Amino acid sequence: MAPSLHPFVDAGIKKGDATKTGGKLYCHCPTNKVEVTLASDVAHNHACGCSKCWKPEGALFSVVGVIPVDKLSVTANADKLAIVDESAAIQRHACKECGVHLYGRIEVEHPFKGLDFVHAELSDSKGWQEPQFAAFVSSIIEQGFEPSGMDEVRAKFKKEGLETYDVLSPALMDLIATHTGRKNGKLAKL
Ligand SMILES: N[C@@H](CCC(=O)N[C@@H](CS)C(=O)NCC(=O)O)C(=O)O
Ligand SMILES: [Zn+2]
Ligand SMILES: [Zn+2]
Repeated sequence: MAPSLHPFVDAGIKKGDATKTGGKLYCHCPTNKVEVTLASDVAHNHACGCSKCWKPEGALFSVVGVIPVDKLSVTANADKLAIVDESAAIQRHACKECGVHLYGRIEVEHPFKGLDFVHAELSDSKGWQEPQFAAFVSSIIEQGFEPSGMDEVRAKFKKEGLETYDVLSPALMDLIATHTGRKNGKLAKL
């Protein structure tokens, strides 16, 4: 059987609703769920194969997108959240009981500072931007995936219309490099 990339990808990518204006995310606890309210759709939504992003049970990839920090608020049971790894650039706030990551925030100087990382699948509503590409694909090998299966994984993404990258997409790599170029003075400052 083909490996499960992520339920959103395996079942065929469903296009998002361009008029989506947000919704709520919930952790997996049966009661006293942590609730996060998003005041807009997510952007740059993508599959991520890295070892740090939260993945649903049995999936090889996470699906993660970004949203401006001022569009995100924790609206219930915030006391159940804890930071997974304080030393990571992205401070992932997870539910201490069920382990689900509710949001990742960057507190240090970083190209993506000002954006929070969220998993739209935690929402009870539909229409969120669909995954646009697959990132950190080769990283699944570090987590035990057999390298000989990589062609099949990449082919499966491509069949669903998602380009695969071993870091981020060219558009995001350009954003990061632009930030670096402005900071080091090689590019004109804004
Ligand atoms: N190969 C590494 C890649 C980790 C990585 O660089 N992840 C990216 C994509 S989420 C990142 O930006 N990480 C920053 C962070 O986790 O703080 C792994 O799988 O752990
Ligand atoms: Zn929970
Ligand atoms: Zn990741």
